[in-house]
Order: sequence, then structure tokens, then C-alpha cells
Amino acid sequence: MLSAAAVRRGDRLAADAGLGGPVLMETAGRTAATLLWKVAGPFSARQPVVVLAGGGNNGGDGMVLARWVARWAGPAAVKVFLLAEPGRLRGEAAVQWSLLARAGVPAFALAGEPAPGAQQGPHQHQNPGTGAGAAPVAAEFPEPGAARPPAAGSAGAAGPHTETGPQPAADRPAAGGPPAAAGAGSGVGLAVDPFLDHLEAAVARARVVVDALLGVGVRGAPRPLAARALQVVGAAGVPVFALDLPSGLDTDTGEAAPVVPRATWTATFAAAKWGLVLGQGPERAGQVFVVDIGWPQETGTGVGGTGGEAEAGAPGGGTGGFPSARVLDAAGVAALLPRRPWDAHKGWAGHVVVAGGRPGQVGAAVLAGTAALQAGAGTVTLAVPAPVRTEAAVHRPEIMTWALPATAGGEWDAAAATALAQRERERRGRVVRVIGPGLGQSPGAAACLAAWLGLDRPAARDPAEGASDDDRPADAPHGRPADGAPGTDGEPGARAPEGAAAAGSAADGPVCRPTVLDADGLNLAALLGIDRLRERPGSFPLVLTPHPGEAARLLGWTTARVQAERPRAAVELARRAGAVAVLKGAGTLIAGPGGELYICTRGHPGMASAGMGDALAGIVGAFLAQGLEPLAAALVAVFVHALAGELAAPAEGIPVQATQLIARLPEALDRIRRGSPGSAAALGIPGVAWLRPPLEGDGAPVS
Ligand SMILES: NC(=O)C1=CN([C@@H]2O[C@H](COP(=O)(O)OP(=O)(O)OC[C@H]3O[C@@H](n4cnc5c(N)ncnc54)[C@H](OP(=O)(O)O)[C@@H]3O)[C@@H](O)[C@H]2O)[C@H](O)CC1
Ligand SMILES: [K+]
Repeated sequence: MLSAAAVRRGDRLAADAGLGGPVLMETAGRTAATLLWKVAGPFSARQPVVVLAGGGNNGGDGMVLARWVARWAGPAAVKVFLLAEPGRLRGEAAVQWSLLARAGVPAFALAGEPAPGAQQGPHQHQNPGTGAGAAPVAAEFPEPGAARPPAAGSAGAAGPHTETGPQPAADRPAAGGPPAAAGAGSGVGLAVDPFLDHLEAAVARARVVVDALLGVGVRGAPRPLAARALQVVGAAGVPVFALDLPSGLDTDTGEAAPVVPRATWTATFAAAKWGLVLGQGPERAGQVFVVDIGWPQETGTGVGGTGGEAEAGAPGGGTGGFPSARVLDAAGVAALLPRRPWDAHKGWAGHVVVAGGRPGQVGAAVLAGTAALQAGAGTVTLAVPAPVRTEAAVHRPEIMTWALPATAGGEWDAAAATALAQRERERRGRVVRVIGPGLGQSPGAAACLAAWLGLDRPAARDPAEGASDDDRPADAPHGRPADGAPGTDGEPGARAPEGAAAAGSAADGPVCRPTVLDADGLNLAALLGIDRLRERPGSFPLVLTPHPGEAARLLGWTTARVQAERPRAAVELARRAGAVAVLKGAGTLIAGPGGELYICTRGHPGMASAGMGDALAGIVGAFLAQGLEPLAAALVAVFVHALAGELAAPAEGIPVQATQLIARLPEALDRIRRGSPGSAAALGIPGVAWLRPPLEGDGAPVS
């Protein structure tokens, strides 16, 4: 997942490695043409493709695509509208414009003044690739006010002609003339209004419109002329296939002016861009495909190396804009999953203690505990205030309950901190805490949290912890992943050293254990101060799972700022807490304390419902309990949670209840192990992968 600045850097690295613009553009345009054919083809003169091209390299990509469609289906199957004066094109776009002429692709462009001394007429395309000798380079597309009548022999001169050869100027359609004349009158330069009229007529009859107007080079909202052309496209109601980004979408933030197209498909090049997953990006981009255009592997990007879904890394770690992130994929997650030895017993898979619940909010703790169980925890206990114990116990017979000291009103009492630690010591095996679901923010709960985090007094190691792994087979793999796991680099999978799994205070006091903080656990931590979390004794594994509101409280930002700067917010949470941070929401982000950043593109809006966060916290706890290091546990949990949410939904966006998601967790795990969800192979085009494969829910199989 890249910022605009990182894309520019990746481009430079590719060029330095000998893969210059022409090669990359040809790969981009041709692969996009193949993909377009697959999703919307076949094309013909009766089912044509209309390409709206801009004067930059995004337009160049569109012209390459047009050339290939013409080659496969004949020139009449495609029509190009260049919203620029051909004489002002430079570099690769100029080369592609002249190649269009040789391919006989019908095209319209804006009229411009011929350059002094420029050759006129059909011969000018003999001078390809320079754009030189043509009009002086303009800094901008002409605006409506600057529209000029078509100048005979001007704009069309350097550009395409028809399959029947260049036509005399007299054959060109007059302004407002019949667009069907595109064959005979192609390559002509038109004033703005007739250009837009022709575009409108062509789009109305098109099978699909390719949006190649603006890519990552866009600055600000589309200017008036570009906006008018995009309006024409949007009004037609024809499916739109966007190249790199829907034109005008901000590459980094996903901000979109109203005219930015709502594409049905977007083919994005080299790696996904933040703007496709943030802000309005997801609703404007439609189904996003990541196209490997051959950036050298050293740039750290591309989809080729994974054998799976989109994986996009940081060329040099991301410069400017947002930090770069890796896209979680099924293959990478599968490599991190814990593998149970055949003789595993329940102690092997650890013990999850959910500390939460209070009168009226017992369900949150129950959901976290049930999710932990379904995700593979060996044993699960709900540690709750005594008055709600029975209520907590009735849901799942497999789950134990501990009744802890409570106030008269049933809230947490400060004495519960020590009571919980005492009960935990009676357990063998790895104990992991999930603190927060339904906890409340009472003074007693706050005191407990500080004690559990070891932030109430100096702490030391828990002597009981030394025996914790005794009942684990000596050679149990603890889910250690293969090194170099694609999609995750393997590094998060390394299991935390045994000693790091727990640190704490004297045997009679509170003990610190691997911990997941969620919900009110986070709100109370915000009151303690996020920076204090770094002071926790022994730096025991800690995973924070805030939603944007909780993240805002932790960081002292507004929720709006967190949402506008999600990548930065996630990295900041992890850095300041010295912990793993999971910033929930559409495109959940997972950040490690060392600056690692991942994004999960799976899941769907139907998962925005009560109890989903509680379930996720429990799942993270389950993978910590099964021996995964915190970053690996968070990555696996987020992906499994999202996939289970997809499996539980009959269709995208249909509401899913937390209990339904939890019921699908074993199936989600199984699918990931088998490597089935959304593999690139299912798409059938090497080097092209879904950023977010189609929903695999009930009744919605991958097609
Ligand atoms: N990632 C890769 O390795 C490759 C990407 N390719 C494609 O190239 C584009 C980026 O190309 P670039 O030429 O840098 O920029 P664009 O084509 O996106 O846009 C530049 C033109 O847009 C005009 N512009 C800019 N802002 C606006 C605006 N707000 N309204 C209207 N017009 C605007 C700009 O005009 P100026 O007068 O402002 O200069 C340019 O005309 C990338 O997205 C990929 O599609 C390569 O093909 C392969 C390698
Ligand atoms: K575009």
C-alpha cells in the first residue's frame, strides 16, 4: 500500500534498474487490456470500448490499452478521446499517441495551434515519440474558455488515422457532427464543446468506458475541463474501468470531488495506493485489481512473489505521504498459523482469561471468550464481578468463570486485581489476558487495570511462570511460521522468547502477562496515558485493539483526524505504547512497535455491528495463547476475523451478528490453511490479483 511519493520513488528505482517508462507503460496498458477483456469483454464495433485519456502517463496507459484492444478486436472496437492537444504531449504519452495512429485506432483530441514550422497533415505521425516540433508544451489542459474551433490539420496531424488510412481534413466531422464518423474522421482535433458532444455520444453506445484521464499525478480536484469530461462519463451510466485510480481521487487520502467516477473496476499499477482504501476510495474504485508491472523485486513491491493475493510493500519504507504498508494475504497468514502437534493437549493451546463484564454488559465478555474458544484457545475463563457470574456462565459449558470481588453495585473492586492473579497462578500453561470487554470505567476497574499492567508499583518476574510450559511437549512448534512467509516477511511470526511471555511482581501481587487491551481497557489506559504503557514491567506482549474513537482518546486526537490519517494513527499508537496496535475499521491496520505496518482489505460493511470488536479481542488472545508473538497473533486474528465475517454474510454489506461470525471461525481457519480464499489463480491472469477478492459468503462463491 503506497503513497504518491512512494510510487514516484518506486518508479525511479525501476528506471535505475533499467526498466524505464516505455516498458512499464506497455506492461501496465497491455495487462489492463487483458483484465478489461476478462471482466467486460468481448468487444466489437457493436460493443466498443471508449477510452478517455489525459495528457499525462495515465493517458498513455489508456492509449496502450486501446492499441491492444484494437489489435485483438479490430480498430472499430475502440475509440480514444484525448482531453489534451496532441502537440503538447510529451514523453511516453506522445509516443503512445503516435503509435495509436499506426495502429489505426480512431481518436479525437482537443484542437491546438500548430507549432511554428511543424509538419502538417498525416505525415506528422512519422515523427513519433517526441511530441517535438509540435506546439509549445502547455502547463495545463485547455479550459473551456480557451476552446478553439477545430484547426484543419492541427491536432489530428500527429495522431491516429483510421483503418482505411488518413482522411482529408474535409472528411472530418464538423462540430456537433455525427460521432459515428469516428472511423472516417478519427484523429481530429476538436474544440471543447464538440469534443464533449462526441464523447457523450460515444459513451452512450459504449460497452465500457476506460478512465485514463488522471492517475497519481493529479493535483487537487479535477479542473473545470477535466470535470466536464468526467461528468459526461458519470452521467452515461456505463460501467467504468479506471486505470491506476479513478480520476481525481487523492492518491493518499481517498478524498474525492463529486465528479470523480464511481468505477466498477480499477486496475492499479505496481501496488495499491492508500487512496483506494481510505476516505471515499473504496466506493469510487469498485473492484480493485493490483497489476504487477514488473518493478524489480528490490523495490519491495509487486504481486508476483506471493503466489497469492495482492502484496504490496514499501519501496524503501515509504517516503513522504503516508508510510507504506503490506497487504495481508491468505498465504502469508497461513504461514503464521499455529500448528498443533498430533499429541497436543489443552495446555498446549494456552489459557485465555477475559477480564471484563459488569451488570448490563456481560455479553461483551461472553463474546470475547467464545471467540477465543472458537479460535483455538485451549481453555477460556471469564473473570467477572461476582454478581454477574451466573449470567456469564450460562452461555457455553466449555467456558469457566471466576467470580471476583465487586462493589455493592456489581462493579469491579480494586481487590479483584490480586484475586485474578491468584486464580491464574493455579493454572498451568500459558495464561493470556484479554482485558476490557464490558469492563466499565469505574474507579475499581481503573485500579485493576493499572495493577494488571504493572503500572501501579514496581514489578518483577512471576515465579509461577517458569513452570508454565512444563506441560507442553518439549518440541512443540508453537506455531512458529516458516521464515520469509510471503505477505508478512516472516518476521512477525517469530515467537516471543519464553521469558518475555510474562513478567510481573512478587507472587502475592498482581502479575503481568501477555495482554490484549480492548474497549474500556483502552479507555482506562488513555486515562493512565498511552506513553506510560511503554513503562510496563518486562515489556510483556501487549496488543491494543482500538476503534477510531478509542484511538482518538489514546492519542489525544479527534476521531476525524484518526480517520483522515489512519496509517499515521496506527503507527503512532504502536510507537507510543511500545505495543502492537490494531486500528479497527474499514481496512483494519496492524502496526508493530518497530514501525511495521499491515492492512487487511478483507471483510465488509455488514461487519459494523455490536460485539465484533469483542470477538476480535478474544481471537487475538487465542493466538497469543497458542504461542504466537504479538504482531503475528494480531495479523492472524484480524484476517481470520474478516474472513469469518465474509463467510457469515449472504452478500456484501448484509449485516452479520458477532455470534454468526464466531460460529464461522473454524471454517475461516480451515480455508486459510488450504489457501483457498481469493487466490490470484482464481482470477486466471498471472500478475494480477484482487486487492479484496469477492465475498465468499453463503451463496456468493468466488467466480
Ligand atoms: N507506477 C508506475 O510505475 C507507472 C505508472 N504509470 C502511469 O502513470 C501515471 C502517473 O503519470 P503522470 O504523468 O505522473 O500523472 P497523471 O497522468 O496521473 O496526471 C498528469 C496530468 O494530469 C494533469 N492534472 C494534474 N492535476 C490535475 C487536475 N486537478 N485537474 C486536471 N488535470 C490535472 C496534469 O496537468 P498539469 O498541467 O497540471 O501538469 C498532467 O497533464 C500513473 O497513475 C500510472 O497510470 C506508467 O504508465 C507506468 C509506470
Ligand atoms: K484514472
